[in-house]
Formats: sequence, structure tokens, C-alpha cells
Amino acid sequence: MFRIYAHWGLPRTLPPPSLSLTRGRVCVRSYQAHQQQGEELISWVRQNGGHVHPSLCLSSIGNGGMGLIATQPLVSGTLLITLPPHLPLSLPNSPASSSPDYTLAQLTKLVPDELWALKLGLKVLMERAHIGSFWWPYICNLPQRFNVPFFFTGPEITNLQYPPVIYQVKRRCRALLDLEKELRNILTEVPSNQHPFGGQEVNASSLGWAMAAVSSRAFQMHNSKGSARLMLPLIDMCNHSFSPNARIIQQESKEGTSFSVIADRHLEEGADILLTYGALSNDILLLDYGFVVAENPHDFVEMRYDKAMLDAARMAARLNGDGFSQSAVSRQSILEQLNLEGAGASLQVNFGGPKLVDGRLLAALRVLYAQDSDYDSVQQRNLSELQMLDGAPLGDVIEKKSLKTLVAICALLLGHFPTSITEDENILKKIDLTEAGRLALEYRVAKKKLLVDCIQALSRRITSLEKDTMQ
Ligand SMILES: C[S@@+](CC[C@H](N)C(=O)[O-])C[C@H]1O[C@@H](n2cnc3c(N)ncnc32)[C@H](O)[C@@H]1O
Repeated sequence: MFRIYAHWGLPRTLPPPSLSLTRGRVCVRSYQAHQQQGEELISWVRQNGGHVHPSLCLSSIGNGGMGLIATQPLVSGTLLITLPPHLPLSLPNSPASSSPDYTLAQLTKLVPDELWALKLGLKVLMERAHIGSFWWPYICNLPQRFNVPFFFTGPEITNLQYPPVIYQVKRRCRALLDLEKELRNILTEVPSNQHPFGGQEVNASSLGWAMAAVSSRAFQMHNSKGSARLMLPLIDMCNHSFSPNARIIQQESKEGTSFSVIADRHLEEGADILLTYGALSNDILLLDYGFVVAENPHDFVEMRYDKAMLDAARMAARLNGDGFSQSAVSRQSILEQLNLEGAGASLQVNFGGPKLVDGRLLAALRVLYAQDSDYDSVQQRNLSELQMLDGAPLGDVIEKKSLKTLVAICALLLGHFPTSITEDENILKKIDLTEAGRLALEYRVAKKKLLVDCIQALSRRITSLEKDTMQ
């Protein structure tokens, strides 16, 4: 199950950024060049009607990344940045026909909707190729490389050890390669005055760069006209925290939507300005942003609900009884209500997050362990009661069996990983790891620790039930 080989990662680094080299300037993110470009970006925002608090600067924050820093203490409520409506970069709404933007709009239709970052990425590539682009001071400040997994080598992708995310990486690789092919065919027919990339070739690597630039930096805006994703220059220099010290607000006016960042706490001198990117799992953080958070409260490990797997877990937990596949028709209807059986069933169940265990899986186990004689009691419970971890809605005996089976499932999932946490932690101590190699290790260690945490929390519940029974 955990031995999927993905040996077609795209080249690790982008080829020389052909699109920017033609401008006579090279986007190199050396420290000094970066500082200077950072200052140019701040000046550009101010020159174009935006506000940047004088006590803010762009600075290196380690790992080659940059961030926004307070150079003086700032009180909570301070307005840090404001971008007027014309500074965000987004896909144009109704471009004039026979303009490059119109061609671009046609090209975005080739991209599946769920890969919205690739759609907006085409616009970023277009501005990167456009000599004299209004957004050049912004585009030029974007990182040249992104540590997202579709740039990993095959072995690095395999080293993630978690099939759902490996599947997503492969899908993204495939989408980039497919789009490269389609664009190559279409763009040869486009007249030069309508060519969105100034006649330059766009390949899977530059598409990947653009998709990562967008997925790791774009914001979603909602207003009366609907929702849209956009790039917010300078605001997107803020790094992420689940306990942020600043927030974004949106203001509507007849000119459009402007965006501001406000300090949400007192900021000490030298504080990083941190926003929250949302309640995101490590899968999304890895795939879209190229980093993971240890002990991420929003992370989870997924598995496919399958009675054969539950049977294996029951046997591993040394619990007797008939196989779950023999379950009575009466239980079937509850499993259907839980959407785990029947047409259109949704079989993905998760461990982790604030609930610890997917309520549907817990309810299914409780129901599957119920005897025919318990059925009246099952009928008296509503579905949400059956899904709550607190309490033992069908009695302590069924509860202990259900919890022991869940512990066994976590242990089986853990056993599917080819290496243990200790082995991974030893590899992490090596100094010659690549950035991608380290990220893959951190990612899989976080998944395994999540399962260990689940086992420990569920075991504590079993122990407390056993104590109650003995009293
Ligand atoms: C919106 S940008 C923030 C600015 C970025 N650091 C830069 O140098 O341009 C998001 C990227 O910053 C980095 N980042 C943000 N928050 C992070 C965090 N908490 N830990 C590690 N990297 C983070 C990741 O590379 C992510 O893709």
C-alpha cells in the first residue's frame, strides 16, 4: 500500500528563467539583491497609492525565505499595509478580444478548475514575459525556486511514504506535462501580437514555477460579486502561523476592493508579521506551500473505510466474533445513513484533528459490534450521538471493543510506513540532506506521530473505561 513509485518528478530547479532573462534583468534571490528588491517593492507600493508603515522592512528569516519584520514596537491595531484596488494581480474579467489577455483567458480553460493556481499562474507568467509590466517590481521579487513536491526527484517523492499525497503530486506533475503539450500545439498558431508570453516557449518547469508561486502566495477574496483568487504584492511576504499576530481586512469602494494588514497584537521590535493561511493540513501546506508544521492541529491521516480492513484490525486487537462483512441487514441501513455503504458512499475516513477519530468510523464500529439484542439501544441513539468520542452510547463493552479496534487500525496504518519514527529521526540528523529530502522526512514523521498520538489518546480512554468497570 505504501510502495508507490513516482519516478517522474520534474527537474529540481527551474531551468534558467528564460522568461525573465529576456528582460535584461535576472531574478536572482541573493541576500543583497533581495534586500534591494524588497525595498523597491515597498517603494512601488507607496508610489502607487499604497501604505506601508515606516517601521516595516523585508528581511531574511532563515531557510532562504524572506518575511516582513517590525523594526520598532507597534501597538495592536496599527495599520501595517494597504493595497489600493489596482495593485492586486488577478485574472482579467472580460478581456478585449484579440488581446493577449483574451488568449490567456482561452488558455486558462484548458486547466481543470481544481488547479486554479495554474490558471492564475498563466497570468503571472504573462506578466513575467511582458516588458514594462506594471507588476514587474512584484514579479521580480518572487522566489526563483519553490520547494514543492512536484519539483522533487522520484526518490524524494517516494520518501513522502504517504500514498494520498504521492497521488496528488503525480496528478499535478501530469497536469503540468499535459498543459505543456497543449500549449505547445496552440501557441504556434497564435499571432505574435496576441501571444500571451511574448512569443516565448512555456514548459512544464516554468508552468510549475508559476503554479507554485500562486499556490504559495495567493489569497481568496469574497465580495458581493463572488469570490476570486488574487496575488497581494507585499502582503504576500507575510509568513504563516496558526497563532498569527496580524490579519487581513478587505474594504469595498466604488473603485474596487482594497486590502489592508492590521496588527492584531502588540508587536515587539524584530517581530515577524504573521498571518494565518487557514486551518490547513500538512498535505496542503506541503503541496501548495512547500513546508509542514510539526504537531499541526489540522493535520490528519486518511484511510479508506473497508470492512476487510476492520476485520484485520479486530483480529490484530484479538477480539473474537464473526467477520464484519457478515453484518446484519439492520446495521446496513445505519452504515448507509453514515454514507459508508450504498451508492455514492464516501469512504475516506480520517484520524487526527480536533476530533481525533472520524465520527463516521467510530459510529460504524459501535454499530458493527452491537449484537441483535442491543439493537433497540442502537435505534434510540441519533447519528450524531453515535459519532461522538465522548461517552459510550452503546455501553462500555461495545465501547472498549470499538476503541481497541481503532487503536489496531492506527497501528496497522503505522506499520504500512516503510520506516519507523526513530529511523526517520536518525536520518534527519544527517547534515547532507537536501531541502526536499528534509521536508519529505519532516512530513512523514508528522504523519506517524499523529498516529502515535491517536493510539495514546485512545488507549487512555480504554484504560479509564476499564477502571470504571473494575470499580
Ligand atoms: C506567502 S509566502 C511568504 C513569503 C516567503 N517567505 C518569501 O520569502 O517570499 C509563503 C511561503 O513562505 C514560506 N513560509 C511561510 N510560512 C512559513 C512557516 N511557518 N514555516 C516555513 N515556511 C514558511 C513558505 O516557503 C511558503 O511557501
